[in-house]
Amino acid sequence: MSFEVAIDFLRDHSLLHGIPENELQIAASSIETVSFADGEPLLIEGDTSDDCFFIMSGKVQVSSRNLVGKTLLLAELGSGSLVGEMGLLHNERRTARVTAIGDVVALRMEREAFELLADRSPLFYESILLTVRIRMIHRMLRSASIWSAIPDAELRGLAEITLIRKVTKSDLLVAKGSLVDQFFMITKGRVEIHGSKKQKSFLREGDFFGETGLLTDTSSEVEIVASEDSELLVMGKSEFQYVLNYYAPVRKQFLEIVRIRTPHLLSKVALEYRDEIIEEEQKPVPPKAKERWVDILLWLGGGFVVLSIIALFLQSNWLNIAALIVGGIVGPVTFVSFIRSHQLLGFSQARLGLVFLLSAIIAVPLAWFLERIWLFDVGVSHFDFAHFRLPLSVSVIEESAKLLVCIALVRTKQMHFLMDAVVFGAAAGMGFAAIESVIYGWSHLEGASSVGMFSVLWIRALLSPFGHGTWTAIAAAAIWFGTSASRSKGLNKASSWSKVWRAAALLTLVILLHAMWDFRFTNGLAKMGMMVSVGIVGLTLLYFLIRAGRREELHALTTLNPYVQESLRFIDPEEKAADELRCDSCGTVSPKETRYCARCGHALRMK
Ligand SMILES: Nc1ncnc2c1ncn2[C@@H]1O[C@@H]2COP(=O)(O)O[C@H]2[C@H]1O
Repeated sequence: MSFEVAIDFLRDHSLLHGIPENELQIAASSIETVSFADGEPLLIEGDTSDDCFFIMSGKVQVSSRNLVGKTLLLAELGSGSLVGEMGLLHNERRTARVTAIGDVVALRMEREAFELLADRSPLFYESILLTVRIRMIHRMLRSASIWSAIPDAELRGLAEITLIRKVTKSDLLVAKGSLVDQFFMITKGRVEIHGSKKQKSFLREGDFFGETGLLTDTSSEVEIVASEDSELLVMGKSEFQYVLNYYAPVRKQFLEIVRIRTPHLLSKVALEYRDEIIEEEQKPVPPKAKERWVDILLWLGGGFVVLSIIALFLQSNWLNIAALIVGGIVGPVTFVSFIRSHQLLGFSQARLGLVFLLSAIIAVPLAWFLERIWLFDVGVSHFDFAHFRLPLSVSVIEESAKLLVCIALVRTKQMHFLMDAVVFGAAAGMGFAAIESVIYGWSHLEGASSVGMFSVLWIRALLSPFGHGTWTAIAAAAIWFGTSASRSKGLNKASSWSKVWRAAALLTLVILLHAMWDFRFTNGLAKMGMMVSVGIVGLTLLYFLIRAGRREELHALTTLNPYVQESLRFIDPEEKAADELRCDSCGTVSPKETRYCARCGHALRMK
């Protein structure tokens, strides 16, 4: 393309009106015409900025990656548009990737020529300043994605009325007891929240605050201070309310945030938003469970088989003990991992392992001690389980011991979802079952019968899903219903009473199941029939609890992270969405592409 065509293009460009001809000539002399084929990048996000491009013909896609690494469409721009100006103006790296859609011809302008034009034309400079500001805020609003349900044109409108506020370390942003009438989103830096009881938590890029006051008209219960130099986007109360009134998905997102962060204020949410609080009967399809438990079963089960064979063959005591330990945990660990694989918002495996282990070393001795002092006279070696009173008392003691450990380790506040209770309950129950198996197996070893030990271990491994893990998972779910009833009391009395009933019924059922399992029938067939029935009832109940628990997690997850269809033509080749995302604030592991943690409401980020 000739120099004349380039200068004609610049002369006709609306941004450059009024620039003297000789200066346009100087700028045009350093301009080159460049062509790009479909899919070729003009600019790459994160690169250093030395030039900008005027699009002469064709279209470009502007995209960026959000906090969790996913490509977002920011804009599609056509001929006449200028790209690359943000990096030049702010002397920063490229904020987005710009890719050619079809064949594109553009004028490439170096930094010096751009600065010359900006210097000579106040119109050019002012309009670039304005565009850059709106593009920058628009990009921040898009990548924080709490606004992802708002159509792009509206979001650009919002970007125009959103303010950027820079704050310095130690600045007081919200005073305790004050009425907050703005909504804040953090784009850089970190702020600190001081709650009651000296609790402290942090908010970082992508996090927001101020919504509680705006939604509930209550004064702030916390103090918020900048803990480093930070940058915030600030939106006024009326703009925030406008967005909530017009966009139901955004309204639901913020109600979910109130439910997570300040459940005691849910009943104070302004009346116009109330209808959304009533829990809808929605049935989203849960994603498929991860199959990690199969690997665990294969490794531990395989290890147990191999160890059993070698131990029997070599008659080695040490190998017997190793086989005893592996045989004791194979069923329980696989079971817990199976239940955990159905959880969408899990805590770390280490936490679960701790509950398992401590239940084994605390709940078993505790139950044993209580059984000795309350039920059996010291020295009596034969316990008559044929009277229902005894298995019933054993059941009450053992279930209480397991639940106590579970509750002591996992505060009920952390049992946010029904699935938390089910998983932690299963771990506490299975820690108990594992140590019981080891003790039973050991008693056979002491009697010098390794075959007896292996039989006990095999039978207990096969029966393990029917027993302790299932019972304690159900009992922990009962505790969860009981505590969540008190949380929802202010909102819906009927539902809170139904939860109390559910809790009582589940606890009674668990105690009966456990007692019937232990009951000694004189008839072998009757015993077997009872064990099968107890197993079937327990597992069926557990199945329904898991189903309800997954649905609840999925509801929270999808409400806070509404699905958005990105109509991207090109995915950033550097996109690398993590398989799972761990929340910096509460440690919850969320499925990939989740943007906000459904347990604490904090923004998730790629590591
Ligand atoms: N939100 C946005 N809307 C339109 N264009 C944008 C947006 N954000 C960034 N860009 C453009 O993409 C370019 C990437 O490189 P720069 O940051 O230099 O300049 C950027 C802008 O020209």
